[in-house]
Amino acid sequence: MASVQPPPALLAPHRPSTAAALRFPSPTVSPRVSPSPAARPRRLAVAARAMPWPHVLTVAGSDSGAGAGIQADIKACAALGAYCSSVITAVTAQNTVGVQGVHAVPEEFVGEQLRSVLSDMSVDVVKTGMLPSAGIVKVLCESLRKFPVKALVVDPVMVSTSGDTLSGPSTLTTYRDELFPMADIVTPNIKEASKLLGDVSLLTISDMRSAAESIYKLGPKNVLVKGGDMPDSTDAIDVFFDGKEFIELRGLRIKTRNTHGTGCTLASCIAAELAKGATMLRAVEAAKKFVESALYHSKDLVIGNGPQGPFDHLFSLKSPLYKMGSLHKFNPDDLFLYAVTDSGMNKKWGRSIEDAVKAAIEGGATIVQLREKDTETREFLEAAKACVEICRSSGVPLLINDRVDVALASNADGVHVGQSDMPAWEVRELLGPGKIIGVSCKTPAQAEQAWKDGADYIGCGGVFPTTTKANNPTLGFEGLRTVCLASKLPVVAIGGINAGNAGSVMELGLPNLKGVAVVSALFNQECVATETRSLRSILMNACCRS
Ligand SMILES: Cc1ncc(COP(=O)(O)OP(=O)(O)O)c(N)n1
Ligand SMILES: Cc1nc(C(=O)O)sc1CCOP(=O)(O)O
Ligand SMILES: [Mg+2]
Repeated sequence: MASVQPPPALLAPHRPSTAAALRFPSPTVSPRVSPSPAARPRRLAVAARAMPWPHVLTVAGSDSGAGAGIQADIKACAALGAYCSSVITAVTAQNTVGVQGVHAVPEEFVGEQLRSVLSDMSVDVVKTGMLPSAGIVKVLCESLRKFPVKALVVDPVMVSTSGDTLSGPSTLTTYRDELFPMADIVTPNIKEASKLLGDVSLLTISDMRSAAESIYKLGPKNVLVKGGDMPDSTDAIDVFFDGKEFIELRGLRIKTRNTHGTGCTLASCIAAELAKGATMLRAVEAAKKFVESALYHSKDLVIGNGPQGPFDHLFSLKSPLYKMGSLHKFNPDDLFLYAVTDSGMNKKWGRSIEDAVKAAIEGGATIVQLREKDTETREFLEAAKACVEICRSSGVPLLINDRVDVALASNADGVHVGQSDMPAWEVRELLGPGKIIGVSCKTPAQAEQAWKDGADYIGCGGVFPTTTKANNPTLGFEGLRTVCLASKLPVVAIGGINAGNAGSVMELGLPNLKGVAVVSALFNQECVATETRSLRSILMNACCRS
């Protein structure tokens, strides 16, 4: 029987994730390249407690159209809160049609740029883009040995998204022999992976896994093969390989022409997240989510007349739908103990919605949903705004039941809808990819549709009879099992669940059954916090047993 473990986060105290495994010794005081006395700047007094500013150095080409290259790198890092210095390896004349010309920068001058930055600034992560010659690759490797950094992200840019070749065969050899063994992650797209492996054909996810494994053997610590341009792929699937396990990262495929620079941007976001202290997998996941959000927000913007437009890295500065604080990264483990409020029960026990939510969080609820079927919109919205603050300060996602308008206006983390509410794909259009969407499902077909519509999880029930939701069919364990086994999404069970039976639900050991959602077992009780604490303990024990 598959064992369902309580989410690790619930077992161990939260510790900020450490930086990626150090590839190079932590930055030492590098030998200073002494400028001429006249040019030597007066040493500025450094603040007693300098504020850390994560720093990425991009070593890449300039894209005159500003959709890719160092321009994309700098924008991406800025959007994620990292500083980005730049060493230019080539100047390209390009636009939304393609690449019209390339001038490589002499390798000696690339070396001089590298020395200027690395000898003066404390760079956390180096990210490489277009390296147009073997000589430039060698100069870079030499600089990295002389000025060690925490991590090296290599985006093996050989073919631009417009299909133009950006570096030749001799460079490939030097990439493979000298740069890859120094890399913490290499991020080829399908075309680049194919070129690196001698023009092998890569058509399926299985091909991508094999390619990732083969590229791993060339020396990098991690490989991410990006499947965005996989022929007729239904959604954007990338394959991550760390030498031990393969992880398929599935994302929304945004229908847009504005994809120029997605590769550079993904790698720069990984670099920025590593510079901020994320582990490699978390950095990759965050980077993928950022690119997805940027593409989604930019899909109707128009720059240029060609087939490959740029996208807006700084979308969060101008769209209320994308307030950075609301780009909650959905973690299925959050479904472990799902508190769903009920205004009637709160009124019966003389407590406000806010008090109910505070008590549930105090008792250990891992996600909260405001299900207020009888509350006037104005009152519901005010309560939602207050609860968003309460939940955000505790790191607990807050969803709104049914009411997409209230979710938008309160900047909640998402919405839960049923089969007769707004379809999930419409909700996704309104909320964007950074929000959490749950769908009530009672059949495998409904679960499949929820996945196709871009939902993040499904609620499945009623597992047991309930009076909280009128005329609700009871599925029982078999009905729950049938939907779980069919669902491609994480599942939370709901309906008549309480301290007496919650353990038996989790002991079914269904791999994607991530938790239980409860209403009356928490909110039709005198002390919400006590009931929540007790239920959480029962769930933890059940997960450990199963
Ligand atoms: C997690 C979870 N699952 C199911 C529901 C039910 O939502 P509700 O709006 O009460 O009913 P439907 O619209 O799904 O029929 C829920 N709120 N939360
Ligand atoms: C809100 C809801 N949705 C259900 C579904 O089957 O989709 S059952 C239900 C009510 C759950 O309340 P209690 O925990 O008090 O039984
Ligand atoms: Mg509903």
